[in-house]
Amino acid sequence: MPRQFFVGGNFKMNGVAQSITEIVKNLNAAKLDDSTELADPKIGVAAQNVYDKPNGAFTGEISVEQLRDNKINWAVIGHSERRVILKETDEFIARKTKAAIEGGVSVIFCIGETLEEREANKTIEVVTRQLNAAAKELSAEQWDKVVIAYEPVWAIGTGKVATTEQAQEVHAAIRKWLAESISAHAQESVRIIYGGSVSEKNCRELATQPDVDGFLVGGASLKPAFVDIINARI
Ligand SMILES: O=C(CO)COP(=O)(O)O
Repeated sequence: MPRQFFVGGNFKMNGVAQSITEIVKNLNAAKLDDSTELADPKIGVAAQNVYDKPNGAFTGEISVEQLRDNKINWAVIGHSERRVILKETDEFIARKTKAAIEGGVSVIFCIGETLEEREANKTIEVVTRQLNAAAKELSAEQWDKVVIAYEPVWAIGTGKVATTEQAQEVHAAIRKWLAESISAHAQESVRIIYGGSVSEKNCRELATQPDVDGFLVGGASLKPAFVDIINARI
């Protein structure tokens, strides 16, 4: 069975009710590739964070239970903006991922290297370190609830998209890691999506790659052209 294409729009800290309503109306009116999954069931809402503790005195945080209570079944965890700006560590991100999955919230797990790390030839080492931290917390079966988002930090919001070869090379390395560190099942079934300056112009070529199972889209997800990215494979 081919893996179902998965596209997420990461609105980040953008939009107000009126502008987000416009985006949702646009998505609802569009003809979407019906084999593409944005979230569960077909178009769903994901949180951009979740805390690793179930409840308590943690001002400003949001719990897994509170997400579920609001019918939110997905969370983006480990985004580079949180790793860099909010100083989230690999271990904290891994614990949040475990808490989300154990509470019934699936995770878009973000990883990726900085420009400095890429130039020092450390891309695979960095993404492997980020993945290993999660593997310490999760059972092999729990990877069924994870979508891995490879987002090179140097490509986020810069207009500098990874080349098709660069994206495929890292995605293939992640798939090999899944085989070696998790299971043959995870290697087959876990989706690996690409994020970083994805646009309606570059998405089709990226989508031809065997290990690119979809996208996590920032800036372009706020525009009508998001529909073209969802439909990149048709
Ligand atoms: O951070 C991203 C998605 O999570 C990517 O952002 P851009 O698509 O704006 O580069």
